[in-house]
Amino acid sequence: MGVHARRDPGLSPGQRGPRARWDEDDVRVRPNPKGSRPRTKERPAHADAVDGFVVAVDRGRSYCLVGEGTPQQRVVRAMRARELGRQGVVVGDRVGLVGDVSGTPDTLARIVRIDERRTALRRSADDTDPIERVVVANADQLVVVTAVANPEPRSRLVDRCLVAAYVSGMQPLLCLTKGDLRPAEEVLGTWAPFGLDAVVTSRGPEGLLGLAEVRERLEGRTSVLVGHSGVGKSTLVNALVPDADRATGHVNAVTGRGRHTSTSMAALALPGGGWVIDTPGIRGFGLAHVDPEAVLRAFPDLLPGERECPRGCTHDEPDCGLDGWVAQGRAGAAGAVRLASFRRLLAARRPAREDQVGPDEPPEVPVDA
Ligand SMILES: Nc1nc2c(ncn2[C@@H]2O[C@H](COP(=O)(O)OP(=O)(O)OP(=O)(O)O)[C@@H](O)[C@H]2O)c(=O)[nH]1
Ligand SMILES: [Zn+2]
Repeated sequence: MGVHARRDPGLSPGQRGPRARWDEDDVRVRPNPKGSRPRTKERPAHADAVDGFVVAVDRGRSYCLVGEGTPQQRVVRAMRARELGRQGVVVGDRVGLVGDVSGTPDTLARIVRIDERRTALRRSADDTDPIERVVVANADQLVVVTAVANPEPRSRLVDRCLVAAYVSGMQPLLCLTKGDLRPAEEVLGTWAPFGLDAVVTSRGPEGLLGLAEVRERLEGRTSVLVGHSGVGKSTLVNALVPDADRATGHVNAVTGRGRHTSTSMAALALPGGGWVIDTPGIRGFGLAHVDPEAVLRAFPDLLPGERECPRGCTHDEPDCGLDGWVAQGRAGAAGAVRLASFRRLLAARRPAREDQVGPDEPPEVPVDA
């Protein structure tokens, strides 16, 4: 199934990429102690269900794009059928809908199926919260937005985003903003050992420079944007999706919410195909429960060295076999740096004050004014 809607002349821009208000109450709690994949409930009784793509979730209502890319494309408001149990619907979910799927105002369809998620971005309220909450489903890429200056990059926070990307099955992309304030190379070195793809944007005389490079990475894929306040994420989203504000207004007209609430999450259709999901409501990821193993899988050069490890190795202990593996040169010339970087990510799983991002943080001192 195609994941992106091309510009459709039959629809207003708002209908292509609605953006709804999202807050913590909308996140369904589903304990998932095994960290297993969410279940898919395929009910033969609903063989007639139509497919939808969840573009926004607001107060228990999902806004689903139906007939994507066809003249019948529409946004259908829906609620979860009781038979789904406690399983929550999140932005990015592929669902099956029954009932009134006309998309006519004031109608409400029922979601009777949630397709198995290819990827699931999770977070918890804090690192000690044992309950995992999926916040975005099926995204391909996690775009970690950080400024080269003003505010100063928070490397630990970026590291945490990388862990979140690796364990959720999403490809990370580093997006450095405000490249006009300082050479991006000074910052890029911090993440060089991870072999990340990176793009740099800066303020130019006629808008953002580097936008074409960003677009190229986003085209035809679903990307989640994360970054703390002030890094220029809104500036970037508005440049990528010129009618983002109108899209926001559209969904708020449907949901009756004011448009200036502090948290919102929705998938916005990119003009060239693909989706961006902004995450203003997400202040961090709960990573304390992330298995070292899951992080190690992002380091294919180190992974085979695990054979030398004692059972249940945390990979951060004296007996860890990875040290020997690297010392023998089996992970290549960059082995030592890679191992240190891997351990840096392991350490970043642990909570720290720095992770309290969002409205509570002290204001940054403007240097670009
Ligand atoms: N110098 C410079 N400033 C920028 C650039 N991009 C954005 N800014 C400025 O940085 C400030 C923050 O930008 P926003 O886009 O509001 O940042 P945000 O990450 O969305 O922040 P919140 O809305 O607080 O989440 C604004 O004053 C922008 O004008 C850039 O490339 N260069
Ligand atoms: Zn080990």
